[in-house]
Amino acid sequence: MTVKVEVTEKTAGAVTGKLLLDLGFEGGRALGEALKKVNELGLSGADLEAWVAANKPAPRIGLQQNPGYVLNLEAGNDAEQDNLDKVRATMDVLMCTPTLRSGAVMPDACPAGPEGTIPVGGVVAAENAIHPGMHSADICCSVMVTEFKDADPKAVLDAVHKATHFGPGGRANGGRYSMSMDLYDAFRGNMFLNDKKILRAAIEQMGTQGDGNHFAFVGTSKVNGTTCLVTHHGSRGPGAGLYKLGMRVAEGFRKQLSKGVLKQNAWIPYDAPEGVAYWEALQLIRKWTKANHNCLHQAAVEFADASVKERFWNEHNFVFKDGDIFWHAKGATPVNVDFLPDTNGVQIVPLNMAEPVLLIRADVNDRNLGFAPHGAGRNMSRTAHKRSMAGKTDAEIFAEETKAIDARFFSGNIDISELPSAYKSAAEVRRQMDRFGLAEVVDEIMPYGSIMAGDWERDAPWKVKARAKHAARTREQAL
Ligand SMILES: Nc1nc2c(ncn2[C@@H]2O[C@H](COP(=O)(O)O)[C@@H](O)[C@H]2O)c(=O)[nH]1
Ligand SMILES: [Mn+2]
Repeated sequence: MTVKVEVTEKTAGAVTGKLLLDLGFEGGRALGEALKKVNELGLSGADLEAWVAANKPAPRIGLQQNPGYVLNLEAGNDAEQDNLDKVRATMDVLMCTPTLRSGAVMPDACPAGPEGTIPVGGVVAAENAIHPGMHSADICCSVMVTEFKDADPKAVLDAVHKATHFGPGGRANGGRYSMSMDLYDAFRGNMFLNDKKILRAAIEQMGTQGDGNHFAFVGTSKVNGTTCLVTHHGSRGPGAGLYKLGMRVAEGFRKQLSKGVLKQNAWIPYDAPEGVAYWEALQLIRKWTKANHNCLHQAAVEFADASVKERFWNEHNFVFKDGDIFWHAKGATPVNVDFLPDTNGVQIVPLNMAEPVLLIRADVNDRNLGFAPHGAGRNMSRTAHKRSMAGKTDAEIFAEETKAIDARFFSGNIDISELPSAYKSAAEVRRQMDRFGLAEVVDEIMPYGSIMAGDWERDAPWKVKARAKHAARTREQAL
């Protein structure tokens, strides 16, 4: 409905918020500022109307009708059906975000956050927009493979065990891998990355893998028997810092530009200076992450006194640009060579520590939209998985699930939520990858052994203190 507003000389010097709203202004900070300005200028009549027409902010963009997406996910049992229902529900809400043009769900998908949040295993294409919440907090989580010319798997696993660092934080002075000074300078030249905490983490965390499901895996190629090292981790503190700043800037734009868009789906317009700077920051974080994998691989090569046949790498939490379309992958492997500037044509998909790491290849098609699964994914939360294993000790579960491999936890503490039973059926994910024509498996790295962080928090000072307090209270109650 258009409201005809009478702007008379009588309103001069006494313009009200209501009058500006009637003239087409929307509520919010801009209205307050405009009100002050027009009263300062003493505008009225045609002058006021002309000022408002020239200065009123563009109307905020509301939600759109879900444009549809490709669902490459099937359920074979109740747990899978429950997971599928939740993934569909969250995608249906997510796709109403007005920037989104298309999307896809991979067979390893699982929900990650409140309804409307992009699931793990989700891919969406946004027009002229970068959504920090859609590439995940672990920006550029990725996998690197080094194929050795001639090396013993145990020697390589021992070498990477010596070379790597798992757990929180970074490395102490004297035990660090160096970061390229060119890259450091480029960080300083970027409005997002020129941040004390990010710069410090970039120096201290080079050569660290963090925790959760990050790993160093060693196995042998099914095709030619060579030993391969596979590492999985993301951009650590520098990426987490960028994500936080990106979400803050996106939130400012969300309030200014949109109506009804969920907080987690806020975006930075690429045609704003912040959008270009954020895109450049993502590329620098990508370089840092690649260097972080690379220094560990190179150190392992040297400790094992071995030589390299080939090394390749791909990210699976990232944003890929195609003109003004930004493809966001949150746990999806890019297979479109246009998105892979340094590919050898093969991408890497891990499943779990006791299963082969798949080497895949694919052309872009209507179902994969240029992406493939990035793993097996989970059907239940870590807590639900722990609950489902009640009745057995951690040591029993570990012995049962890792009997065929050399599985190690860097912290020395077992984390059962990272054992194979915590993940979806690898066979089922492979079957669905094939059934939906997402990618073809060209080789498999057969598992020899694996290192993960393990439950490092168990020995953290606050946990030790809490346990001691609990034990003292139990003793007191027993008296
Ligand atoms: N080969 C191994 N694969 C593993 C291990 N732990 C987890 N995984 C798989 O990796 C993906 C990646 O998950 P992300 O969302 O954190 O990137 C996950 O879905 C699992 O299938 C392992 O120890 N070894
Ligand atoms: Mn990952």
